[in-house]
Amino acid sequence: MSAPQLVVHRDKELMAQAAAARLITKIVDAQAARGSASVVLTGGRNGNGLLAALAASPARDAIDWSRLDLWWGDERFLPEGDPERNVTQAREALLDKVELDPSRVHAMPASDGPYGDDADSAAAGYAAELAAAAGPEDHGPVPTFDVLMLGVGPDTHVASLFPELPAVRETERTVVGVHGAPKPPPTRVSLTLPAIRAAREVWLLAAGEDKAEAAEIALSGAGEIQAPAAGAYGRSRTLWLLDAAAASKLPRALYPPASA
Ligand SMILES: O=C(O)[C@H](O)[C@@H](O)[C@H](O)[C@H](O)COP(=O)(O)O
Repeated sequence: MSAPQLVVHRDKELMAQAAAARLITKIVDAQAARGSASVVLTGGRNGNGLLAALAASPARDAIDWSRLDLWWGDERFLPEGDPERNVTQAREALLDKVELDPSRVHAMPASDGPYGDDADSAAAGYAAELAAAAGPEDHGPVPTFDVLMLGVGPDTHVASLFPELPAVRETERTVVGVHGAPKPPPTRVSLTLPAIRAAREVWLLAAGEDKAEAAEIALSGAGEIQAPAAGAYGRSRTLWLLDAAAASKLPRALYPPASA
């Protein structure tokens, strides 16, 4: 496991714009190298801020949107079209503005979908979809994602893996149902740490004063059960993208010079 890299930007807006530019380049390079790219999206303000910045980027259509596989790190287990669902918010921010191949957009099941209101069955269904997309060159029953993005919660949660709850302790399954989540809604579907760790690169997004303590805890040696963000790392890269406010409590040795 490589040590996490940190990039600190002046403020939330610059972090979103710079992260969007970084993602465009990563996708373009993956498509040039392998003919397609695979990205895992995250919900929340930072995740959606990045998608909105990408939608507004002049370089946006350097991406061949028809050769991009999109997955989700987690989903609020609500009916299709609910404004609180991560996929609904991603569609508004970006997906409805670009020409994606619908068969390559892998939304997590809704609570009124084929699995009904059973989040655990929905999780098993998504795990099966991931396994079906995995190839012999992949590491386990998930495709090798080029980039897996995770917003970081103020309690250091990532995806819907909350401190001390059962989902963060999962070591076998790739997707689980989450019940009693402290962040509403209480019922969710989430990738687990083993699935997250199959990604080539994991990018953790943390902007705002309310993330400063979480960044400090997760980057100062806390265990993954108490601080799930500390357990989120990629096979070849783990990158924390912060703004100065979220980085303000980091030990000086960890805190690289902020960008201009
Ligand atoms: O379903 C969700 O709520 C998200 O996937 C969640 O993991 C989010 O990324 C963090 O809670 C950070 O959210 P903010 O960026 O809004 O603080």
